[in-house]
Amino acid sequence: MRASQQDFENALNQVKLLKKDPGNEVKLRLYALYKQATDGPCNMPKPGMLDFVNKAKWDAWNALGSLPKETARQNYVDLVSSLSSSSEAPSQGKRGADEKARESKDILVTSEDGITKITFNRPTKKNAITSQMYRDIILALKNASTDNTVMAVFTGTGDYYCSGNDLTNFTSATGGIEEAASNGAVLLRDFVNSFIDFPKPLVAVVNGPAVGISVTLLGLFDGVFASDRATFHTPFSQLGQSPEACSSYTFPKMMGSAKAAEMLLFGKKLTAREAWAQGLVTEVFPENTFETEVWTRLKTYAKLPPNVMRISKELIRKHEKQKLYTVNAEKCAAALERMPREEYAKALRNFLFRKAKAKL
Ligand SMILES: CCCCCC/C=C/C(=O)SCCNC(=O)CCNC(=O)[C@H](O)C(C)(C)COP(=O)(O)OP(=O)(O)OC[C@H]1O[C@@H](n2cnc3c(N)ncnc32)[C@H](O)[C@@H]1OP(=O)(O)O
Repeated sequence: MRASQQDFENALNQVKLLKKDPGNEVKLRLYALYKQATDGPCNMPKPGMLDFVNKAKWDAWNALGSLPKETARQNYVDLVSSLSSSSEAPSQGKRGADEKARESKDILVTSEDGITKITFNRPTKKNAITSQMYRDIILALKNASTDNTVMAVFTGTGDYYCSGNDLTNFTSATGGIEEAASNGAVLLRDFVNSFIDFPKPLVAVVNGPAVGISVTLLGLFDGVFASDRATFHTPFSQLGQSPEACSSYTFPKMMGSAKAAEMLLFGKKLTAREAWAQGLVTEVFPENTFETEVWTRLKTYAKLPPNVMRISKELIRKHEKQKLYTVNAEKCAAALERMPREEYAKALRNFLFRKAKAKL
């Protein structure tokens, strides 16, 4: 799925119609993608240190390196489409949006001690993520990025952290598998982008087993505290899927390609300590003291100066952002192709009918 010249021109027009100013960072990204898509890699002389505006534009363009024109065009179209859909969201104002996020029963959002706590709250389904939960999380992160809390923390209710994507998400789609795949790809792209963009420290408190997308996302977190009961499992090949949430980029970078392949290609399940040894987990705590120790630690971190942490996070992330957007967009396009395939359908049938089979 490549954006055509016409898609690109439509996106250029759409930008002018945005109801909300997308902010300087996004405007710089749009500028850089536009220049890359039309002129190719940046070959202009670097503006002087004091020419702040042109230097910021040059930096953003130059950071795209040799990204092909077509990919830049596609990324521009994708970015504008995500901006348009968020600016078209019901204009209920910030308070309305907050209330909606807080009302969601499967995703709990609370704020205390400077921490926004986002809880997967569907324990009877091992906290599997439904389409609505993806949307609730996007909204919760959006609210948390501008409210007065200092950091956001994810955790799960019950014995699981999260069992990943709800495998029944697309089985009841009315418009056919192609349409479901296309909607799913857009939702997935927006969901993962909301983690890439989150400006404050983002921490996972992994209280139990984690599967699929709840594991791959951890590569975009700033801290991962795990109970020694937690496990980390990404059975993508078994499911006829390919790894998402930029893990095809973050995992090899973090643990080396051999260990990343063990998880992402062969579906090896890691214990908490193995995941710590691979750099996926910050620290492992004994189950019986896990909650007390971790939350005490997090409350201390939440007292650190918020602006410094934001700036430091920006410095850590800024050279990676374009790359992460690109990898995310590529994965979502791949997901679109995989979903209607027989391997995926077979894995789904096996899961859905496993209990029936077990009784035979
Ligand atoms: C917007 C689109 C985004 C696409 C993103 C791409 C993301 C990909 C992934 O996340 S891939 C990973 C998907 N997850 C899985 O493959 C895990 C599937 N579940 C299991 O293997 C097992 O349920 C288990 C190992 C997590 C737990 O096993 P067990 O302890 O034996 O419990 P049960 O199997 O009886 O589970 C209890 C209850 O929960 C339901 N359930 C669990 N996980 C899921 C799930 N991922 N999707 C849907 N439902 C799930 C399970 O069916 C049981 O329900 P029931 O009691 O039968 O009604």
